[in-house]
Amino acid sequence: MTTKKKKTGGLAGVVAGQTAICTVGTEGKGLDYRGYSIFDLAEHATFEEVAFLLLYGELPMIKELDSFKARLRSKRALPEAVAQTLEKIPATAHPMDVLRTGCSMLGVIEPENSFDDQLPTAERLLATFPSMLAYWHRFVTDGTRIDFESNEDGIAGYFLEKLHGKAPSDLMREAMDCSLILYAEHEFNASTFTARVCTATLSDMHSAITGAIGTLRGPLHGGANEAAMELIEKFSTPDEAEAGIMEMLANKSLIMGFGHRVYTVSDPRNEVIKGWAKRLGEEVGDTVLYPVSERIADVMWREKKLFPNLDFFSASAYHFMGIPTALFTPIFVLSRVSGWAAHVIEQRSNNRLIRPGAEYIGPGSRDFVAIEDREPDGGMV
Ligand SMILES: CC(=O)SCCNC(=O)CCNC(=O)[C@H](O)C(C)(C)COP(=O)(O)OP(=O)(O)OC[C@H]1O[C@@H](n2cnc3c(N)ncnc32)[C@H](O)[C@@H]1OP(=O)(O)O
Ligand SMILES: O=C([O-])CC(=O)C(=O)O
Repeated sequence: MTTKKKKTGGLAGVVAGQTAICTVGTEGKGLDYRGYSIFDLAEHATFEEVAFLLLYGELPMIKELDSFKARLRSKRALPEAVAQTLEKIPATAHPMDVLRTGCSMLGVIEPENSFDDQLPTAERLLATFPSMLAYWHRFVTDGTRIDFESNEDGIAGYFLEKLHGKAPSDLMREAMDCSLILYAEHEFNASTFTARVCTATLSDMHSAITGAIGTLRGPLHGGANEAAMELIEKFSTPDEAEAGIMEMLANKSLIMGFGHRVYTVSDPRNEVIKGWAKRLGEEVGDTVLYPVSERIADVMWREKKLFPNLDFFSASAYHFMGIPTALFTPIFVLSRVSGWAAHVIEQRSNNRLIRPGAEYIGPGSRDFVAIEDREPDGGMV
């Protein structure tokens, strides 16, 4: 009998540090932010309450929340230099590159001069990312230079209003708010770990968040919500989807939006976003995408015991809100910046340079050969 070799690498199962911000995957499925269950937060809190919890450590009192939201509203406008930079980015760019560039430019114009500025800096990023994304998107799609005034007091409503040029429906505002809660924080995921590695060199907040955006962009991490949409849209019926997924599995293709490094049984965020996708689909009269998505999830469980992660049903939920697919991963940024910043602050509170060791597997010691005496090895020309 042959036993399957245990997979190694990718720091799987390695505890790389301590955190008081979030617990992921207890018993293969749970998720808490600072001790509060994701289900309670998704049902009873707003994204701003959750962002406050992550950044300041406790849920806000009414007065604290009011003043936090007022500060965020007052910080929405982009500096002229950032707006001008965004205007120079072509319509063909990926919007993740737009946010990466916008974040970096904001760090040039308004640097974090001292770690005493870390909370105002985090709030400024939280407030400006929706403005950056909507500003660039509207500028390159219809030439509009949006303003930053709005009666929407939350980030979810503000972003949807600026993106679509009109107030969202109550259902869409609520669904987006909940989605931002679900995406806000997830322990030592790849992008957060990037932010912590950068922070541990005593670098600045903008550098840490810029690096995190670049890490989130990849399809094995945040980019999976866009890849999932591209997959779902290929099928016009659940039966077609089943046949297509069976073929992909036979070809050993990855099905985006499924599987997880830490969860083994289910991603708890899935059942929440799936509920919103269903309600949004009903609101817009969908008869295809949601049933196709459900069938893909059934087939994946039946064939591989793989469950949808948060990215899978986020794709149809965002699509039903009229959001272009290329903006899906950037919306993850609008939310996750709260978790990233909380980790930057936590890392600084008890810092040591993060610099692991490596097992060397290259050639043994060799004598140096002068360039004119080297023999071609048949490799590179
Ligand atoms: C918000 C987020 O970032 S959630 C993650 C979003 N990413 C995705 O949805 C991309 C698709 N999923 C994946 O690629 C993986 O499940 C990851 C990257 C999330 C986790 O990766 P790892 O922990 O390294 O799992 P690993 O790749 O070892 O998977 C174990 C086995 O399940 C298979 N598998 C895992 N996910 C999938 C998938 N989505 N589709 C098909 N097979 C899969 C792997 O091919 C592997 O099979 P093997 O042992 O025969 O080689
Ligand atoms: O934890 C991870 O590896 C990825 C993830 O689900 C997230 O960042 O939300």
